[in-house]
Amino acid sequence: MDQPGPRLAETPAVSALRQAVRRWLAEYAAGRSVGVALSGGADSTALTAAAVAEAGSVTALVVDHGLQSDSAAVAAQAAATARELGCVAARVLPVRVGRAGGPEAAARRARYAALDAARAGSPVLFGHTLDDQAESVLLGLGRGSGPRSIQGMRPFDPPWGRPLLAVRRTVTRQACADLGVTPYEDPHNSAPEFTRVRLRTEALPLLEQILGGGVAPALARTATQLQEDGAVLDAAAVELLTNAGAGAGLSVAVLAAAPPAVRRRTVRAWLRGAGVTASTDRHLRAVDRLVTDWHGQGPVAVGGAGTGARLVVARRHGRLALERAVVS
Ligand SMILES: Nc1ncnc2c1ncn2[C@@H]1O[C@H](COP(=O)(O)OP(=O)(O)OP(=O)(O)O)[C@@H](O)[C@H]1O
Repeated sequence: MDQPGPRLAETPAVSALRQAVRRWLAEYAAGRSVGVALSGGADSTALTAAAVAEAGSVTALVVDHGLQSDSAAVAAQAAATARELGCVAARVLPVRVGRAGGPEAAARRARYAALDAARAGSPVLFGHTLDDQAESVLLGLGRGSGPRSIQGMRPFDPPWGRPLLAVRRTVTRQACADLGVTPYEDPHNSAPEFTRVRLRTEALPLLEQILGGGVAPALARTATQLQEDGAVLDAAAVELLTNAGAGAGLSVAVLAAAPPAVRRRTVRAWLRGAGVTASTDRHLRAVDRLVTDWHGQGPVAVGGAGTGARLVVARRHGRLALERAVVS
């Protein structure tokens, strides 16, 4: 069915959502079919309704993580709601969640892999809202996890789309009520053992109170500004990587002439290109000292390379070289 479902009431909340999705589609996916990652919660359910109204053809993709006894029933209900809302198809994707990196990271990995396998070339929309963005920024700031994490989520990180990053969570809940849909309330969303839940229910309200309101939009705005700044620095790093001659190791002289923010991004991009994805700020700063504070120091460890070996960056004849060092 290409037309909106019969229950799409035109209320202010529904209109706000439709407008957000319409803008996103016009910018990133005009005329394309889209998938919606549907958990059954308020955000992605409201998103599904708006997407059906605005996009030609919408497929709901519901991941069943199999972690709770009622997960299959929750997923089936979400898929049924998606069909009622007018999705051309609604698929439940059962996944097996591993353990590596902790339960949340493992579930996330399994979810994205399943969505990627099911999306059939289409972009997939997520229900992350302005409030989710604000929580991400606050978490990134508090953990000192660097500019990339404070930049929060981007509206389009192909193939993943987030049309609701400027929409408040209250609006998605209102839209569900307006549409007569009862979203699933995930008990994890109110469990205080999750850091995010405490940020949402304790830290942000306290900050709102102390700062006189407007904190979540301010955090989200900061993310957008940093994304714009970050894009410029990333582009400069791509250029520097080419100039420094990544293939045969990076030229120290070329790196040294660049500002530190660009230099560190360049080294990070170079390492990532070589498959080193776990380098931290501490690693990158130690590599940087091989460039700016050279006094013959030894190679710098930059991440694991399987059992019995580690990857290091060494300064050799005026170039940075990535080497495998055997651990004795
Ligand atoms: N099981 C799932 N299947 C498909 N998509 C999911 C699933 N869980 C989360 N998502 C997607 O990721 C987004 C963010 O998920 P998160 O767990 O942070 O929020 P949520 O409370 O589930 O949000 P929502 O209110 O949309 O359910 C959701 O809006 C949805 O698009």
